[in-house]
Amino acid sequence: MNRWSPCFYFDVLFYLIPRLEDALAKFSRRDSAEVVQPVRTTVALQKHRGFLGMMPCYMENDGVLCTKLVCFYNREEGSTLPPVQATVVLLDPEYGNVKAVMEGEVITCMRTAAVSAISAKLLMRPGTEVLAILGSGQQARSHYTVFTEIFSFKEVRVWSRTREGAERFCRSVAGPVIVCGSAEEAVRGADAIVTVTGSTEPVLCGHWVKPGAHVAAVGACRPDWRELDDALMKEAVVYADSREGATAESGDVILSGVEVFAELGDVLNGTKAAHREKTTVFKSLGMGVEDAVSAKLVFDKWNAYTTSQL
Ligand SMILES: NC(=O)C1=CN([C@@H]2O[C@H](COP(=O)(O)OP(=O)(O)OC[C@H]3O[C@@H](n4cnc5c(N)ncnc54)[C@H](O)[C@@H]3O)[C@@H](O)[C@H]2O)C=CC1
Ligand SMILES: O=C(O)C1=NCCCC1
Repeated sequence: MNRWSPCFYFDVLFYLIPRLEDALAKFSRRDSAEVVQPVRTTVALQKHRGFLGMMPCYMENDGVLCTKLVCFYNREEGSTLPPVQATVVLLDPEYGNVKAVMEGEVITCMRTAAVSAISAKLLMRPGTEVLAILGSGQQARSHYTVFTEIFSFKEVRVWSRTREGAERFCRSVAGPVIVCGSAEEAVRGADAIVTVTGSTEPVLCGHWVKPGAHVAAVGACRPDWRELDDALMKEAVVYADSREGATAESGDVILSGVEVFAELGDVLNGTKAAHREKTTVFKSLGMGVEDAVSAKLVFDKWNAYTTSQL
């Protein structure tokens, strides 16, 4: 499957998003027959400014056993080494054998953007017009593509540390984007903001953010890393994919001292409110269950394709 083909995005929108919504809802019910997923185990790769994350998940009722191994790095500006590398392993839960080993970069990009889009579906105000993206890497590209497919923005803005990064981003996406000279310029007046940077310090300040805007905060997945400042964290109603994950791994949550109001799954289950009228932050850390349902989808499609060729 070509990652940039229209067919690929059709699959993301029409198959992956409903499966992810179902998985998030199941996860938040904390029923061990539905989802068993511990908080990610992380090993520091100190010499290389990186981390190895291990992300197992078992969905007993669905018969899905999966684990992702993901290495992610705090790369120097200008580094040509990959920021994130992942491998997804799908196993048979009864026999314990490996059914498939999948390259995990595309799954990671697409499921993360799809979950951010689910947060926006639930928490963004109706009639939103302006999307701002902070960061210009692979997550910025997948978020641009999924968000512009699902929502009708009149304007999309991007800010990156370097103008070349932002211009490269513009050339790599299939649609109009306005390059901004600062993060503040990008986010002033924006209705939806996506932060997808490798930053360890805040890049988004609360006093720039329009009241009622929705922020999907995807970077800063370590307890001492930040993307959002305290003002924004304290002003917003904070949602997460996993409450345990956010309180163990998110510097924005831990260092600001705020409470996670709800998981996205709680909103999908109808047990917590979607405060669309307020400024909202979705703190994304990434979960094994998202990789598990994505890998199952890829596996099922590959199976159906190979069977049809017999
Ligand atoms: N929540 C989740 O499920 C996932 C989160 N991530 C995280 O999302 C972030 C983006 O990932 P990718 O797009 O794959 O990385 P990437 O390296 O392709 O892009 C990172 C972007 O952040 C910018 N950046 C780096 N340091 C910065 C700083 N100090 N200030 C401002 N901008 C800075 C870079 O210039 C680049 O535009 C990373 O923090 C990564 O760990 C990645 C995968 C899943
Ligand atoms: O869920 C993931 O996959 C990742 N989360 C945070 C850092 C990079 C990968």
